[in-house]
Amino acid sequence: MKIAIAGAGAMGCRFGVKLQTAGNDVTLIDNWADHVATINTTGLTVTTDEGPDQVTTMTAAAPQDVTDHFDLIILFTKAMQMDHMLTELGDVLSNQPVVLTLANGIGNIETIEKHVPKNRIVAGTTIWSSSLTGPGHITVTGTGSISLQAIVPAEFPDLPDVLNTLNHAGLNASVAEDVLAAIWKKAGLNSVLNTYCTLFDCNIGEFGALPNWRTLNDAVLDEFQAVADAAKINFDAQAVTNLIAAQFDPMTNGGHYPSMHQDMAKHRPTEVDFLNGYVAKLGAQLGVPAPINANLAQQIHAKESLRGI
Ligand SMILES: NC(=O)C1=CN([C@@H]2O[C@H](COP(=O)(O)OP(=O)(O)OC[C@H]3O[C@@H](n4cnc5c(N)ncnc54)[C@H](OP(=O)(O)O)[C@@H]3O)[C@@H](O)[C@H]2O)C=CC1
Ligand SMILES: CC(C)(CO)C(=O)C(=O)O
Repeated sequence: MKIAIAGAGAMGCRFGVKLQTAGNDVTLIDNWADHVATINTTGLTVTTDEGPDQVTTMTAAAPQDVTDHFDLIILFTKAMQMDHMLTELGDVLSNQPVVLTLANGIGNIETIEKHVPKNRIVAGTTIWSSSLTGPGHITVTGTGSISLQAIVPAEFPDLPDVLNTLNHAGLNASVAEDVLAAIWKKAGLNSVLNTYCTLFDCNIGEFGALPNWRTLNDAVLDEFQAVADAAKINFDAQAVTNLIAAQFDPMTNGGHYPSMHQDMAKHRPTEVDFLNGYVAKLGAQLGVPAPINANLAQQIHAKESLRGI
């Protein structure tokens, strides 16, 4: 399959190298010039905790330099970069490729629908992880999975092809019965792990070792549950808590600093407004206060301000 990874940062590169190694024709698309140049000259370097670095020859390009058409475009920008990336892709979307988003946060589908017909959009979540170590270099640990679904399943016969392509690359993809529920489930996980790990400056395993992690977890997810109930979205706080606890293991994501922590460390804007902030804002609209999520979002913004972001 001819695949473009639009937003080839930490996650885009991890997915891109796995898909290319599995035999797909992959192009990494990104605006970070040094990153694109490094990949095209010396390859993509992947550091793991299982042996020497692996360097893979890959093709990378800036969005404005891409003229090819693709069967599948996987969007892995940050939530706030997605609209701009899709605008920059322009004619690359004219052959109506399948567009898959696995980015964190709530609201990404609405962004994509401004650029792509609903019956070509697949959305979902992933608990794979990755860190961008530098231009052309990612560091990866653990394993992960993907849960996805077409936005209009009845008008999307290609889902088996997408699933087979992802699973042939070892990405552990499965169909989500309710994609909005899957997105809220992941947003709940991120609104606990990403936000607290960023505020406490710890990795996921260190958060899980806190004696009061469950109290902190429940404070966020109880509000998620109330807002989701009011918005008639399927949400199960206990299931999210179980998924969070499963990340504490070093074999999954225990050693990982969540992407929000990485953004803060790199003095880059975070996605908190698509996570805790989104639920607090929706709760206010629905008359369901979510003061803890609202305050956590403000704490992250305060930390961003202190870092000049
Ligand atoms: N990292 C993780 O472990 C996980 C992340 N996610 C989600 O996946 C999505 C993508 O996240 P992730 O891959 O971590 O994002 P990254 O920050 O690694 O990359 C996203 C984009 O940010 C820009 N960028 C990043 N670093 C720099 C830099 N130093 N200089 C210039 N530009 C830079 C690049 O786009 P540009 O050049 O156009 O700015 C890049 O494509 C997000 O929604 C995230 O929440 C989901 C699961 C796990
Ligand atoms: C689940 C986790 C923490 C790692 O996949 C993530 O989504 C992130 O780092 O943003």
